[in-house]
Amino acid sequence: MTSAARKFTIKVPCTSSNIGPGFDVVGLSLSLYLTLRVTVDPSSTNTSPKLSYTGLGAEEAPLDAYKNLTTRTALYVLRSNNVQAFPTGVDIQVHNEVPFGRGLGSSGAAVVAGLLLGNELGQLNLQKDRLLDHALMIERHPDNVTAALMGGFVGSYLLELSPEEEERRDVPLSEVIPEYPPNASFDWGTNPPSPPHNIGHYIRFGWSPQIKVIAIIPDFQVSTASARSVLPQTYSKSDLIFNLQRLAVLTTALTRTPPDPFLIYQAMQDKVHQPYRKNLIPGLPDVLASVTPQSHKGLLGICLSGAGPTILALATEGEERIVEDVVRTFREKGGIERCDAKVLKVTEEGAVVSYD
Ligand SMILES: Nc1ncnc2c1ncn2[C@@H]1O[C@H](COP(=O)(O)OP(=O)(O)O)[C@@H](O)[C@H]1O
Ligand SMILES: N[C@@H](CCOP(=O)(O)O)C(=O)O
Repeated sequence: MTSAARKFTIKVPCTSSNIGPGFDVVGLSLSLYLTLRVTVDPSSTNTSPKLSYTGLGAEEAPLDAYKNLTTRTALYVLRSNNVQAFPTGVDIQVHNEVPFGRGLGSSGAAVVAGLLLGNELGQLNLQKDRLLDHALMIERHPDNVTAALMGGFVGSYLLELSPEEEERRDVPLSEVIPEYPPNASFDWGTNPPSPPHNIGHYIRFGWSPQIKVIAIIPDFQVSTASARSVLPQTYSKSDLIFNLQRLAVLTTALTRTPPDPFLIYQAMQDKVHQPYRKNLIPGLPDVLASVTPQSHKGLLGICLSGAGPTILALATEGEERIVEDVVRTFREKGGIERCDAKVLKVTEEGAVVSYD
């Protein structure tokens, strides 16, 4: 007797991290989605998942399940929970709305989709808090993955790990997951260890329903790795205090209705990452200075989204003028000819799995 095919859908929101001073701390989940339609047909003899892509990044994303970030993450979840390999007959149709390398958390969304995929393929029944432990073994900063998994506006921190746990966390993904399709004689070796428990703690903040989120997305990529490599190893006490003071005010200021533009605008200033990233994003300082609550009615604050190059503006009204002026400043001061602009919603649910 053959068992019936299982069909499910995984939907993961994009995220904007940092919101100015909250570098590697806060993330906001937003309404562009990475969606996976998955079929598992046990009667099929296909041992390697079949992947197809539509939407953004379709020409870039590897279709080899042992190279693709989402399926590699799924395999990590399976193997670290003692399931040696993918089940047979897996077909994954990906549709992606999250632009790659723009600071909107495409890699975080791909990792979170992989966590849920591994959990469903292995029928592991891991809860989201436990999946977060797995995510943090792969993506070293918690802001994007926590917001994508949990939804809403989220603050998070990583527990300091013991030297032994740190060693487990430092095993590069490429060493726990083979990069190339195993053949019949492939030696899988031992499974990777399961991650330590409760390594990421988080809290959901509120979000004033009056705050609209505007993303202005330049037409070029900045990889998060390169935008992290330009940051200094140490910071001055005054720069650190500057950011801590603002972040402490910002997380509550964004919950208040009506939102206070003068409080929020100043609370979204940053001295920890944005100044160091200006050489990667032509015109960035001019863009950040070009719209203020004084010059643009309704503007609450403006910052780099994640590692950039996307600009995130928060506003109660006046979206069109804000977009026009940011796009013009990027063109005039940075020589950036094309930008896309979107008004996005804050998502409540985070990543979801639904069965047909
Ligand atoms: N849906 C996806 N499927 C496979 N790989 C992806 C997907 N989304 C992102 N990636 C990988 O992540 C890279 C972008 O990650 P990153 O540099 O962190 O930028 P960001 O997360 O800001 O978009 C892409 O170049 C690609 O390698
Ligand atoms: N805190 C990280 C966030 C990176 O986000 P991404 O959307 O650019 O991947 C950083 O600023 O490096």
